[in-house]
Amino acid sequence: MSTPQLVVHRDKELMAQAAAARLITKIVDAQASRGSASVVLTGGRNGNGLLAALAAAPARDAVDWGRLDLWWGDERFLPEGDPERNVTQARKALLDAVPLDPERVHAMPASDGPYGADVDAAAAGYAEELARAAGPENHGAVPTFDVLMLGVGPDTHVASLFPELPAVRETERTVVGVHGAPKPPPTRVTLTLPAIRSAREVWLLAAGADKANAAAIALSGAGEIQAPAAGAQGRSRTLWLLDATAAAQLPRSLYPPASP
Ligand SMILES: O=C1O[C@H](COP(=O)(O)O)[C@@H](O)[C@H](O)[C@H]1O
Repeated sequence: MSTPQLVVHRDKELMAQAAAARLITKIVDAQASRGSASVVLTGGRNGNGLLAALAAAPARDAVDWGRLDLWWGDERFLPEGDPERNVTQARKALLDAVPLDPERVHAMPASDGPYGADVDAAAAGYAEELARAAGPENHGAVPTFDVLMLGVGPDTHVASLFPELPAVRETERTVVGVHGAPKPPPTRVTLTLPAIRSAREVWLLAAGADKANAAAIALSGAGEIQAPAAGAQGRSRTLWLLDATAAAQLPRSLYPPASP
């Protein structure tokens, strides 16, 4: 696993724009070297801010949108089209504006989808979809994601891995159903830490004063059961993208001081 690196931006708007530029470059590079790219999206304010910034970036046209696989790190288990679903928000922020291949947009199941209201069956179904997309080098579990993005919640949750709940303790399955999440809605589907850690790069997004305590806890040696963000690491790179307010409680030894 990789040691976290930090990039601190002046404010959340600049953070979203810089992260969007970084993502465009990653996708273009992956498509140039491997033919296609694979990205895991996050929900939440920071994830949607990044997608909106990407939609507004002229360089978005450098991406070959038809050769991009999109997956989700978690989903709120609600009916298709519900405005609180992460995929609905992502479509509004970016996906409806770019020429994606619908076959490569791998939304997590909805509560009125093929598995009905059975969130555990929905999670197992998504795990099977991931396994079908995996190559021999992935040992049948999940494809190699180029970039997996995670918003960091004020309680240090990432995806729908909340402190101390069973999902964050999962060591075998790649996707699980979540029951009783402390943040609404209580029923969710989430990638597990083993699936998250299979990504080449994991990017954690934290902007806003309500993320400062979470960032400080997760980056100061907390355990992943108590602080799930601490367990989110990529195979090649773990990158925390913060704004100055979210970084305010971090020891300055963790990142270089901003220029005056
Ligand atoms: O509910 C969720 O929350 C987290 C963090 O969201 P934020 O609005 O506090 O940034 C998000 O990463 C996750 O995907 C989402 O389902």
